Amino acid sequence: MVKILVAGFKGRMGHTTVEMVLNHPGFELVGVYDPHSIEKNLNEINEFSELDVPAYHQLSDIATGKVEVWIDFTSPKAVFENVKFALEHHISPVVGTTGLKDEQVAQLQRIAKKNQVGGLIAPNFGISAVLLMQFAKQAAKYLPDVEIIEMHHDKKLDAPSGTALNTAKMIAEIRSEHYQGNPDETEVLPGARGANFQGMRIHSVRLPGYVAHEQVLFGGPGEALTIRQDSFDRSSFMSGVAVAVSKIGKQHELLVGLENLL
Ligand SMILES: NC(=O)c1ccc[n+]([C@@H]2O[C@H](COP(=O)([O-])OP(=O)(O)OC[C@H]3O[C@@H](n4cnc5c(N)ncnc54)[C@H](O)[C@@H]3O)[C@@H](O)[C@H]2O)c1
Ligand SMILES: O=C(O)C1=N[C@H](C(=O)O)CCC1
Repeated sequence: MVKILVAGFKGRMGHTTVEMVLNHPGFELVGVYDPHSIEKNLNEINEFSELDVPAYHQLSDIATGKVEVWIDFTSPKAVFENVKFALEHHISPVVGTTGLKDEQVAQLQRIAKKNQVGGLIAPNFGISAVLLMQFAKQAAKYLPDVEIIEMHHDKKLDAPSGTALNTAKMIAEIRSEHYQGNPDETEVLPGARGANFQGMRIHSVRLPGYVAHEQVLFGGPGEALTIRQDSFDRSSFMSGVAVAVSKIGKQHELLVGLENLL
């Protein structure tokens, strides 16, 4: 049984992940963590009243010897310290939380290497999103003028989404940086052209009713291509999380992108 701690256990993703872990025959939930929670045990929450799982509020209280995998669905402000703690205590992080800066990822990869601990940072655990990013990178070889529109629920903290940023980074690996649009254009309203990543524009929509969606738009002479993925429910991420948890024990570095484990 893989012994798992879920950080962010009361959040939208954390709660879904707790349910997945509890229902997975190969996983054991050995702890949950959230410094903002008041529960001392998960059984203080009605739907989990039959369980006996410690709920930690401080990193120093966590019985790290009992934890093999740290699943993190917290916040952009919290994730770096959480993952650093996990790696330094030889716990393999499976990180869904977005908003880490490139230098933070590089620093965590150095810590992972020093401690010989495997882990994964995945901006999106949904297979439709993983495929979208792969297809977009391929398409950009032939249609290098790209704009990304990501649409999420209106409670999301970071913009653009980690998935959109990762899509742009993957495209940038094969697309030479160049400006898109009229070089003399002006934004009558600041921000009208969206965020700029090496000349690619990224637009973030935040609306109730949405969960997680992304369109990648390509334009070329006389034609266009749109690739779209939709996550209608947070269950869409769970098979990817389960695959990562099952495979991470064999890794000895901090990987970025679920495709590395598929
Ligand atoms: N990779 C993916 O497939 C994927 C999918 C969905 C969401 N996400 C990302 O997951 C993150 C969480 O999303 P959400 O919608 O569940 O957010 P949420 O706000 O519903 O949940 C976050 C939870 O983390 C808790 N928290 C805050 N600081 C903490 C800390 N230091 N340690 C432990 N817990 C802490 C909060 O109290 C909250 O309950 C976001 O960064 C989001 O972008 C990733
Ligand atoms: O709900 C969110 O927040 C999501 N965040 C990730 C991102 O920022 O790309 C993945 C999709 C859902």
